[in-house]
Amino acid sequence: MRKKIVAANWKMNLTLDKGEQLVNDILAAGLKLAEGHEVVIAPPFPYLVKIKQLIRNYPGISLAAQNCYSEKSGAYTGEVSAEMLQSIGVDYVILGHSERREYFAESNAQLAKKIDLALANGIKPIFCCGEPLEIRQAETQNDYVSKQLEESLFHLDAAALKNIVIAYEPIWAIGTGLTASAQQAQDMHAFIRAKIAEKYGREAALGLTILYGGSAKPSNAKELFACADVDGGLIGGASLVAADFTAIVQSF
Ligand SMILES: O=C[C@H](O)COP(=O)(O)O
Repeated sequence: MRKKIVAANWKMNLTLDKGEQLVNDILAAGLKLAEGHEVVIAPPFPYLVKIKQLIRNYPGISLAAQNCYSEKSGAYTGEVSAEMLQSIGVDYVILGHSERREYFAESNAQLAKKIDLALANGIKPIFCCGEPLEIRQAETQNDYVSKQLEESLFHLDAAALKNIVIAYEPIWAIGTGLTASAQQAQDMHAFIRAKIAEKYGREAALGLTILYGGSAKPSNAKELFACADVDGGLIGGASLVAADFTAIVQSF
């Protein structure tokens, strides 16, 4: 049975006190997580240590960073390494988010290096893929996502792949209020799983957690999560409001 995850990506939002309040409100809601279900919180770097302390007694809640650098260590002012994240107990790292690809020109090849460093430090990558609007309109989204998977993940062996989570995030649905329909999400998730099966075999594909991200909210989460190949969500805007995020978690 593969793991189901709802992850909160705060992006560059909230101050430390507001972030702490948000986490305390989520914890106070007394989330009831079924076996194999996990909540992941991805605050900005400066809050990781503090948020780790807040969630330490909640076994189903894990911590993610929103990025790490593609080199091991050295003179890279302002960057944060996978080893640093490992040293403070980070469990997951979001890699390849479309905002990083767009604003920081992250390439599939650079992401492959980040993935290797995260895995080498015992941190599970949440690897984001997804197409822009013009690709969706041209109906070439499967080719686009295939290339992202091939160039950033397919150098891994089957054992390493077990520690990867994939998040499908159609760029046209991120922060726009436009959600992919449940059918669009299911079609792409099934395509990704088939692509993984082709390369790594059916068992590996069936064990892979694939999240949906893009304007997921309490009103559409249930329908999205009910899709056979959708194993949870990577939530942006709605993760900043405790009531919305907990409602999404309860839609599992
Ligand atoms: O990482 C989260 C995604 O970018 C989705 O963001 P959103 O829920 O604000 O559309």
